[in-house]
Amino acid sequence: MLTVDNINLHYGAAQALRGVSIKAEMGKITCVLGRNGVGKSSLLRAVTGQHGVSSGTIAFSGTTLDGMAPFNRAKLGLGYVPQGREIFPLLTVRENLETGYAPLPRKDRFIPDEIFSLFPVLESMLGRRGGDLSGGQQQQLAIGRAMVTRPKILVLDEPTEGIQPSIIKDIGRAIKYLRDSTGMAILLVEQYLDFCRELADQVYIMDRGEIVHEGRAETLDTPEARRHLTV
Ligand SMILES: Nc1ncnc2c1ncn2[C@@H]1O[C@H](COP(=O)(O)OP(=O)(O)OP(=O)(O)O)[C@@H](O)[C@H]1O
Repeated sequence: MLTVDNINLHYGAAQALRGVSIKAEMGKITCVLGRNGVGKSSLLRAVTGQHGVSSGTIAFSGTTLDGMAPFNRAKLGLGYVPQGREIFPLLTVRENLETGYAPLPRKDRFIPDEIFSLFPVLESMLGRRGGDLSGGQQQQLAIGRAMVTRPKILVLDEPTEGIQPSIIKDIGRAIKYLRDSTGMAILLVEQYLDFCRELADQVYIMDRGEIVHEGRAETLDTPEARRHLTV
């Protein structure tokens, strides 16, 4: 389980996270919802180690991650699908997937077949450059690349952003499959309410750097929850 306990995060003098605490349990999909700029990506930057926290602690399966470099978090089993995908445009699809080998021991350096069962389009495009893929295909590639690292927890930053509805459905199915087949913990941040309601076991809503609501997915339909999500 991933536990984020009372973290604060600053960019210079500006505070982006205020006393944020969340839990992402194994075998569950945990969604953090919120409008633009409320601090969702900052939360994931803290979890993945891309930005330090000013105070508070983050732990995964009992190991504290404080001060641990992103590379070592990946070795521990933290897979990350960043906002905007960040695939390598000049590398082929295969080479992009192979970048996921970095934290793995030599014996595990292969591309698991299940990536191609989930996203057949990747197999048919193995030799194509990442930059030539559509936005939706790039999102599938970014999830595939994270799966290559054999994560115990998968962290996704707005996986539906700029993606057409049919591919959003595929991505939702893939996320559920990963939860059910591997029992991994999945933590995703989103603005898209329906996607979260459909997928999430547990939801949190963020507003202005704070967690303002927590509960099961059904609680998203309460007026109180809606108030924090409408612009
Ligand atoms: N590198 C940075 N330097 C200074 N301020 C930043 C930086 N990154 C983010 N911020 C600010 O921190 C706050 C939270 O940003 P963050 O990107 O975490 O929000 P978000 O909820 O992920 O938004 P979006 O949905 O637009 O990605 C915003 O006010 C943003 O302007």
